[in-house]
Amino acid sequence: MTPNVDIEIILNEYSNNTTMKSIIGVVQKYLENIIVRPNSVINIDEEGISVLNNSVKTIIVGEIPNYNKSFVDFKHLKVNWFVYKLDTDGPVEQNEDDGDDAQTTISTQITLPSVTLLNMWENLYFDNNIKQNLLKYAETMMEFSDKGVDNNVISCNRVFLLHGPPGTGKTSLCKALAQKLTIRMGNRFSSGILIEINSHSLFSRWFSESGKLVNKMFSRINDFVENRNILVCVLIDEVESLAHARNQCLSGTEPSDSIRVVNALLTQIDQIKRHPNVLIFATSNMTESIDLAFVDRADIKQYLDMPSVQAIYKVYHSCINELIKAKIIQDLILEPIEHLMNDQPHSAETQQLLDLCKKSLGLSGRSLRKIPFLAHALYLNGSFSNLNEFLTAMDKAVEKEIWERSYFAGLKQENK
Ligand SMILES: Nc1ncnc2c1ncn2[C@@H]1O[C@H](COP(=O)(O)OP(=O)(O)OP(=O)(O)O)[C@@H](O)[C@H]1O
Repeated sequence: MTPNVDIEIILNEYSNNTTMKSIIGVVQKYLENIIVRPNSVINIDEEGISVLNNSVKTIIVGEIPNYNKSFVDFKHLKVNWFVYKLDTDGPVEQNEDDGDDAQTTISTQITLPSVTLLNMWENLYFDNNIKQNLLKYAETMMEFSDKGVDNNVISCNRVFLLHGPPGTGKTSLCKALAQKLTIRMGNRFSSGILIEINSHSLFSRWFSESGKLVNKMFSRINDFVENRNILVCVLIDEVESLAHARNQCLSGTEPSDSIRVVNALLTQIDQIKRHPNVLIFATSNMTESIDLAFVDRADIKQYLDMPSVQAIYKVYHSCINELIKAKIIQDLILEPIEHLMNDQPHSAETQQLLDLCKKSLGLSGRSLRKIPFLAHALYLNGSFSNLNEFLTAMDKAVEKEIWERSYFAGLKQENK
């Protein structure tokens, strides 16, 4: 079977529909004449490529599973093209009066594909094809409902639960997945919307009002759901706060209103997930305390662990490339991780980075992305350094981060 590669062409805001149709041929010709790496982003704006500059902003080349070449060989690959424009409006908050003359945000909406989520998918690194599998699950769900597969025969709830330790990319992955799906299903949906429910603020105050708020919020969501040309993705972050609210009620520390709020939310979810254009994502970093009623509703329960050495390497590699681009680090090529996996000869700096990755095992993705910043701020004097100096500074920043983590873990233990 011929392997596939997905290539996304992101058009400039002012490109018209004629450009959409004619651009693929022009981009294909351009790409065939340069070296294109799988899982890479080409920013046309920055590169100043005159043939594409007027209409194309960015080209995103997807991963190619089980592919052993380091460049995209167009002669032996089937290309799936996706041409689109990004929404530039950014998030819109839904605020409600909290009774103390202040406003609380109960949900946030983003129109998809959004400029705020550009490259998020490409910058998340997990092992075991987690991203590809989630994409396939979601595409299968949509295909089954489009083809009218009976839900009573083949059960499919359209609910994803991503759980795991803090800072492992759960929220980012849900958002990036919603964006990717909108792009992949561009022939089925004209656009998408991501509605992020702030469950924490919904359950933390004035429970007697919250039941009404849940219903109000969902009546807005239903307005979107009715338009079958829009893919509606609902994200419930920190879903464990549902269980927390219910348990507090059972132990008598909160009024029984809280249980009504949890039930109102679950009922509303049950109603909207019947629609063929809806997907529900939930995240939790406390797996053991997620409400079982919610766990039961999830078709896909994906655990996201702390990054492996390979994933850490990719995170650091992307950070270093960014700083090379910004002329903060001297331009020097670091071999990709695939090169190291095949035991090929590599530079001293690449080995230094690999050792640093091994030392960083146990840090979350969130901590890893802070390391280059800490290295530059705390352990370097000038504004420009060579790669070796920078990696040495990163090493010190990793030691500091590990020390701080064990210090706070110790405090937590003492307070138990
Ligand atoms: N596997 C990963 N690869 C690359 N970046 C990652 C990874 N995991 C986390 N990050 C980065 O860490 C930051 C935090 O991620 P995010 O908020 O999605 O984590 P989370 O699991 O939802 O955290 P929390 O449970 O605390 O809400 C983001 O900037 C994200 O890009």
